Parts: sequence; structure tokens; C-alpha cells
Amino acid sequence: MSDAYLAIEGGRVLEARTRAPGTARGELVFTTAYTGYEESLTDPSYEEQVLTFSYPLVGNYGVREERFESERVHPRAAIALELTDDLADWLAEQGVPAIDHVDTRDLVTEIRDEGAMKCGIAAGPDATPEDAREELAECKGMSEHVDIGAQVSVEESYTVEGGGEFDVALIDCGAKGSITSSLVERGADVHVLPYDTTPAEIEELDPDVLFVSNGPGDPANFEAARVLVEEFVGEIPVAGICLGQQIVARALGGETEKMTFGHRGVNQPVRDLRSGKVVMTTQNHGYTVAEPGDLEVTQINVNDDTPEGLESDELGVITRQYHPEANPGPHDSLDFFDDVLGMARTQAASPSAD
Ligand SMILES: NC(=O)CC[C@H](N)C(=O)O
Repeated sequence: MSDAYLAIEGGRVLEARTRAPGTARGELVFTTAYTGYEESLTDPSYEEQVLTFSYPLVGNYGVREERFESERVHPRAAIALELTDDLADWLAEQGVPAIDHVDTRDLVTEIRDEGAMKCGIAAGPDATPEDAREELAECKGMSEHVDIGAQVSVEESYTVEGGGEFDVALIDCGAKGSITSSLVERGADVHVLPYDTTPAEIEELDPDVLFVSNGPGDPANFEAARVLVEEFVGEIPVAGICLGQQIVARALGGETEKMTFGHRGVNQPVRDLRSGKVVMTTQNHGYTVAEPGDLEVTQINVNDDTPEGLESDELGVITRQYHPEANPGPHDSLDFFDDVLGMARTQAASPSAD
């Protein structure tokens, strides 16, 4: 018997089974990742989205806190063909609705054809199709979430010490924990700073690298971070991951645009245009850089040619659209963090450095 409903744009209401009760609304997206559900569900980039797993059985190796990327679940709801009890219980504890017994093969095909769309969910003994439709009617478009940075960033800055060889200013636009740990493991002290940090605060910190994190929503809604990059590029090495790449491109005269259904998964092939080498990458984004501005496109997605890496040797900028920090996913691109800190080392050794 159905006790959950998923209303999607276009008028369809799908029946489902409740695994964690409640109502929710958000942008309906899918990931093809077959592992890493704890990492994905705690990735702040999924804020205001409803995450559909295309892999049919999700939750089969339990829920362990050491795999979390942040302190809470960020998608507004989770959908799968079959969710395990462990996973459903955790989502219920977190107050995040979850539904299964959905024909996710059909749903994913619809998202691929129609694009990421708004949806509404109602789940639980008293849920009705009308409740799901009401949620859908209240759902905002992703770029209308103009204050999304405030929902996911730190309120107060803090430092994670890694030996002090470098000081990295990490602008937390919804950062995954693995970005900090990847830098700390390589000897950097990471200063995790709010998404609306001002140029004066960066000036005072005097970091070796300005690093813009991943995060949810439309990069156009992260104006303060764009201003920071504009202000310090050429003076301090600049790095960015995912939303960070998009913000850095916008700061350097580039443009971003929404994709139809985005890239979400752990086997997205990326070609490095300098070496010709292809690596498998973890991805989770719905926007892309349409114009790179002053930056050179150094890596592209093999499936659709969208920019995956942007660089400027002259300005000291290196960004990635995918997630080199992995978690979940392949570790093939961890050397990105060596390259970022390499820029700081080169800058420190240059005669013009103070
Ligand atoms: N993982 C991310 O940083 C996502 C970036 C951005 N919110 C997008 O959807 O494109």
C-alpha cells in the first residue's frame, strides 16, 4: 500500500513507500553513484535538492559518522528503489523524509529528458497526493535561493592546524570536510571562513592561498566570494572546487549557466588537455562555466565537453569543476591539492614576494 507521494513538475504524482516520514520540496536531481551515500547525503552542495539514487539498493553497508562530510543531512529528501532500515532510521532521526519503492529508472529517465525539476513529497500514514502537490506549488527555483550561502556556511571562522607550512583561507560556501582534511594532510593550516568574508578580513589574515569551496545553488548568489577573488587574484594564489570554480570564473570575466540535469556520480570521465590523460572523477553540480573569462580551459568532460579545469599560470589560479577530494569516489585527482600548495610554494620563493 502506498503511503507516500512524489509530485513532479508537469503534473504527475508518483506513489511510493514511506521510509522516513514528513513533507519536503526541492529541486529533483539524481546521482548515479553506486556507493558513498553517507558522503553524498552530508554534502552541503545538495542543500535545497531532493536526491534520487539511480543505484537500486542504497544503505547496504550501514551509516558511520566518520564518513560524514558535514554535521547534517543536506538534501531535503531522499528517493531510491530500496532503502535499508539503517539508512531510513538515520534519515528519520535527522528529520529528513525518505521514500522508496519508486521506479527510479523511469524517474531518472524523466529528469534526463525534462531536466532537473521542482518536486514535492508527502510521506507518512496521513499523507495525501494533495499534500505533495502543495509542497510542489511552494517549491522555489534553485537560483531564487538567494541566501543559500547563509544556510550552509560557518557563522564563526575557525582554524584546523596542519603544521603551519601554509595558511589557506578556505571560503566556506558549503564546504565538504574532505577539502579541509586534504589540505591539512599536506601541511597547511586551514582557516575556514564564512561565505561573506570581507576583503579587509582576508587582508588581515594574509593567507598563502585563497580557496573557494564547493557549495549549493547558483554561483551568481555568492557575490561576496566573487568580490574576494576579484580583489586578490594576481596577489595571492587562488583555487576553487565546483561552486568555487564557477565563482572564480565569474570573478575573472567568465559566465556560468544552468545545465539541463547536471553531473552527479562517481564515474565522470575528465580529459586533461595538456597531458591527454583521462581520469574518473566524482561530480555533483547543476551549473557550469559557459565562458572561462581570463582563464584557460585545461580539462574537459569527455561526455559533453564542459570545462572541468580552469587555470592561469600568470595569475596563479587553478580550479576544478569536479571533486578532487573524492569522498565518495575515485582518488585519482588528489594531486590537485599538491598543485594548489605548489602555487603557494612558488609564490613564496619568487623574488617579488614579501
Ligand atoms: N558541488 C558543488 O559545489 C555544486 C556547485 C553548484 N551549486 C552547482 O550545482 O553547479
